[in-house]
Amino acid sequence: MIRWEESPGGPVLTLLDQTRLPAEEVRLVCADVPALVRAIQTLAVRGAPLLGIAGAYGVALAAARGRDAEEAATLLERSRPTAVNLAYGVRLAADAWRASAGEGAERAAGAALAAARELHRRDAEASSAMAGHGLALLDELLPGGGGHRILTHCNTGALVSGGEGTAFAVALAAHRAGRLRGLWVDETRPLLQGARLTAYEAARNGLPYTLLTDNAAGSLFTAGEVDAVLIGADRIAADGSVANKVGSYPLAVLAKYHRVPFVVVAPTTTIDPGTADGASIVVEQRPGREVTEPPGALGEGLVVAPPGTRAYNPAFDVTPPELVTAIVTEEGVLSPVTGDGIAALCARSRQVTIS
Ligand SMILES: CSC[C@H]1O[C@H](OP(=O)(O)O)[C@H](O)[C@@H]1O
Repeated sequence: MIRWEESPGGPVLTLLDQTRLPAEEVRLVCADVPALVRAIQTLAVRGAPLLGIAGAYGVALAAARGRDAEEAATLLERSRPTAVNLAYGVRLAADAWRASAGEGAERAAGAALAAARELHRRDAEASSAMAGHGLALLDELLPGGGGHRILTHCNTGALVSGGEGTAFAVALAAHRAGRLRGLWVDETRPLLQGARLTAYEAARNGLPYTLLTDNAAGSLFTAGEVDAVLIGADRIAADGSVANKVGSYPLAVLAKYHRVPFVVVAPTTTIDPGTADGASIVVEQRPGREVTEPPGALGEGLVVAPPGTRAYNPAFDVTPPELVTAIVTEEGVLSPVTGDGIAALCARSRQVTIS
């Protein structure tokens, strides 16, 4: 979903503009870091792992164009606060640039680009590994035949990844193995990542999916129609608390009450040893306009509230570890998500202390 391209005027980043989906497939061209920051802030490029990859390429772009890589790193890291992957990717490329700065500007820029490309490649590998671990976990948790009925929230497919995604990649693996009975897709208000993006990816991959409003999920649990919840993550704290798209926490409570597995699928770059617990996670507050004027078919807002209406619009919420059945990473499955297990995973995580 993001490409480094050489052009006559110098290198550029091109990326699929996710704000235009599903109506239009439009590629944005970012020739400088301010353009990439705008793309991140408007969610033209979004999703924790892809934000890390984009952040790393952003530092490389600044360096390749002779701009201040340190300033670029600061601007990119500040563009969205919750997904730790963004800071991780930016730091990775900036560290590579600094380590080679003494060898000249061109070699330093090349080192930053190499770091970004390596992160891109690693994320694709992680996506494939998580798909395998996640499907094996579902088969273990849900031994009955007939396939799995998975409910997912927001969007966690190839649009957020160097590969096929995180939670969505597990559903895709189940489908390919003939073990996906159905995918329930939460529309995910207010920006409708589920309706606009997960439905788009499910349709393109031929998955049996059904869209639902977020507030309809409870009745599905009551009807016994959900075998497992699969979601992504934007930051996993050292105590196992999980920050993810707003609406994830209510699903975790529903899953607990109805004894349905609630599974988080995230690469280890989403784990942040430097954030002690859920209360320490900075939850991005977004403009109320996104609630009062949700995106229409072509991105323009549909006014759904009286002018001047104030709206509460946290982009994420935090699920405590005791409501999480398991965390699936590229290294394997962690359950329970408390105690020594999360501590050991944090210690092994490639994540440098960001916070
Ligand atoms: C697996 S990363 C996808 C993750 O990112 C989404 O947030 P946003 O659309 O605001 O970038 C959401 O939390 C997804 O779970």
